[in-house]
Amino acid sequence: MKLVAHDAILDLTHPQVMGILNVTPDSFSDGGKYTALDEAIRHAQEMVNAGATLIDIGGESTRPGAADVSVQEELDRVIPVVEALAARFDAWLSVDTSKPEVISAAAQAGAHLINDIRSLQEPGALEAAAATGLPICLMHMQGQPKTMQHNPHYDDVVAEVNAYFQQQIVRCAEAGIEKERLLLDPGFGFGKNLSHNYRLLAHLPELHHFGLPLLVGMSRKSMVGQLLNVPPLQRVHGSVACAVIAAMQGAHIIRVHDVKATVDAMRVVEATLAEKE
Ligand SMILES: Cn1cnc2c(O)nc(N)nc21
Repeated sequence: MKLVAHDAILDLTHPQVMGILNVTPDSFSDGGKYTALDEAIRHAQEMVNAGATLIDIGGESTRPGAADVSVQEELDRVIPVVEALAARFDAWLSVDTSKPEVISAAAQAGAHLINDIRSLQEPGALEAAAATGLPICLMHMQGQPKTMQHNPHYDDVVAEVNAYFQQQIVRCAEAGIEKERLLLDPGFGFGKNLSHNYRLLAHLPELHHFGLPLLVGMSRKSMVGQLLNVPPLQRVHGSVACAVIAAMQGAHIIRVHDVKATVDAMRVVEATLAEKE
């Protein structure tokens, strides 16, 4: 399995680590440290050196209760970083956005992957993403960031996430986005309680039937924090455990803050999976 964007190919026959680059003043665990362009470049360099093969650039914090960001503000935060990183690194650049203007500008600036937590539901986003020709990550979310954690409920969270992906794949096909461009992400922490999150993690293999790459993001999230009762910066060990469990079950891209720890763990996963053949 692989992804193609521009003239780049991302090999997904072994788990890839996506480093998180928040260029927002209020991201939940490292907000405000990397708003300056030179800081963003330095952090990206650090994550690439540690083995990240994708960098996820986000200009709008998506943590529960996050403030809204204007189109212009998000463009001003994100596009200069995409341009700067595209000029410096071979790593795949993913842009975490829901806005059609940012989707289009990011593709023009050299982004390889559109990462939309709202699965192209904003007006114009589907058409903008279709026009880029880029791979697109569709993520499941119940509700909206402001309210999604108030009281999430499912009859069967795995079945409902599966049904959601089926619907979104059809919707994308009708917009001219062929299935081969899609990645799927169960959206840990996006309208899920602790049990929902671990049920999705435990049943991750039930999402492989689409034949599409799976992207997962559990790094420093409350599904770790609620078990360990520690603040985000002390959730590395739990986050790496989540990454290992996901990768051992076939997840292709792991979205993390702590790249070096996760890359080391993925090498152990790869050595183990190689002996399963
Ligand atoms: C932006 N963002 C925050 N958490 C995420 C997750 O779990 N998956 C994806 N695709 N993006 C995320």
